[in-house]
Amino acid sequence: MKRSDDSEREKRRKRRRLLQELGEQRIPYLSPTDPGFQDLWDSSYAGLALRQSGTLPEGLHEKVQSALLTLQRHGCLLRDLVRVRDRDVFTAVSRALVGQPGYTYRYLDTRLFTIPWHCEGEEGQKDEKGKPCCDSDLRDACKALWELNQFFCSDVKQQTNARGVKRTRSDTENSEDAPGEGMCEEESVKDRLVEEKTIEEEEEDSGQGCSHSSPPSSTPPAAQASLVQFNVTLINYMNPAAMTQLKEEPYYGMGKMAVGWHHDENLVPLSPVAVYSYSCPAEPKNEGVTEKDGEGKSKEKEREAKGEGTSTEEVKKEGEASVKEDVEKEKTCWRVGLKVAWDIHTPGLALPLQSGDCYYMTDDLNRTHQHCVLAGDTARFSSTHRVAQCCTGTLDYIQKRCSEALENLHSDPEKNAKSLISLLPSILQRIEDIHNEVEFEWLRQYWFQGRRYARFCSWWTKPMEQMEKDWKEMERMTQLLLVVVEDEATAQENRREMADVLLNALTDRQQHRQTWRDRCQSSLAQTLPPEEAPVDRPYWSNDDPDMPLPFDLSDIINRVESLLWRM
Ligand SMILES: O=C(O)CCC(=O)C(=O)O
Ligand SMILES: [Fe+2]
Repeated sequence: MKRSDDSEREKRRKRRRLLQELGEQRIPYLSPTDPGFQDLWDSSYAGLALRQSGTLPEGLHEKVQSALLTLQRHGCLLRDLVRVRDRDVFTAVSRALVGQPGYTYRYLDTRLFTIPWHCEGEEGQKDEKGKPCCDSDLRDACKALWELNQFFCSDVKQQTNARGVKRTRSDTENSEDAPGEGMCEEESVKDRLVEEKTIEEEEEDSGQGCSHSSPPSSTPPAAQASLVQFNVTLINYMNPAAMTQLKEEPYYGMGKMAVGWHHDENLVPLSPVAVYSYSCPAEPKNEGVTEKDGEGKSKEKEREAKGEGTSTEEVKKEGEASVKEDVEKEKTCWRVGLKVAWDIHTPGLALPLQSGDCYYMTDDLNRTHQHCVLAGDTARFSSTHRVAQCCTGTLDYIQKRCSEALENLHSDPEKNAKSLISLLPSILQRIEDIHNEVEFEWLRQYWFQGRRYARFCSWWTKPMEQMEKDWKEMERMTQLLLVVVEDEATAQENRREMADVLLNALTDRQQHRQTWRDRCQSSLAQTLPPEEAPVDRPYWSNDDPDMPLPFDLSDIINRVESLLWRM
């Protein structure tokens, strides 16, 4: 779960050194009004593609924008209390995950659970009383996002195919020419690094170990593209007027960041990301968590809104001063910023996004580059469609794991007794791993996010109840293992091996329980309203007769430890 402290310290040190070296200087970055912008895009940001608002299918904007406002109105968009470098932080943006029923998306030690989208013609899940999991306008909203998703699935494929052809051509050109301006030189890659770790910073390898699901690297881009199946969208929302403090972009001077520099994590390697950007002119009602009200900013906004009438052409004629003005005006617009990772020579790129514009990050752009979101003046939503690495992230997966563990439990209804079927250390190990996985990757993740899910959608309620029951059976299994380990009659050699397995599992469990307790009790967690506040669940008092083992495992850990010493 945690990154190694050493590599953390090392990264922090490098970052400090680099910022020191940069001093007051800034690395250049280009916007559309700068000469060389298109060349830089083609040479160093080729995996980025823009689809302008006007080229989307009829009617899609209206559906999607109203869907985003619906999510907002229902209070689905919330700031996540994530972990960055062992610290708790709220994301500046409010978020919700919409996607395939039963899917989750894990980022910054936080597992988000989907509000399910239901496909065309599909009714959606109902509970035993025949009640659907969400109310009808939320369901319609999710369906609209699914339609957008369908559009992206086919459109990103075409984009990548088209570029695949173009790139083959320019690769040949490049092999004959010296690398153009802005191309990254080998040396800079080795010697320099700019790895800003902000709220969003993520490990490229999220430790989920799902490499088998990545397409083989020899697969040509076009063939990979035909497999694109976005399975979730992470919705973002932020109203800059309601935020007291947004960080300045530190390397290029790009302006205020809504989302800091990061790679998207937990994606199938080389899979694309498609983003729909919606800047809303009027403030939507029913804001989520805000830091302060935005009254003071409205005058400024009015002024800038008027300025938007000037066309780029006119500005150019007015010479230098106006170019400056133009740059300032660009900053009133929401932008996505991109930079090459580990490189301070290639200029950065800032791409302004008009409301309704979409952009795609394809090929290995997400791996080789980092991106950030630069706040404009208005409130803004984005819907970010991804191919989440889901081999260990679906309800189906974890339910199968639970069944696998419980297969080792034998119940004798006549004697009302339970026992473990196999005592093979490798099997016991697997079961204790599953026990920890279901407790820390699912139950505690779910409850940490408070009662937020159940408030607007009941899809996860029943499965989480069942999972908790299964987990409780696993508590029973650990207790049965403890009995065997402490039984003098158990053969010595097996006992030692079993005690080892048990001790490792319990030590991990104890440590993770403490981490979750700390996260639940952090001062930031205390600021949340009751319905959003983290719940430390499962939690029980150590003498709860209903529970096979105490919550606090320290006594048992001591017992097993001293038993191992005596062996
Ligand atoms: O809002 C955007 O344009 C992108 C947001 C983003 O980078 C993310 O959610 O990972
Ligand atoms: Fe991102």
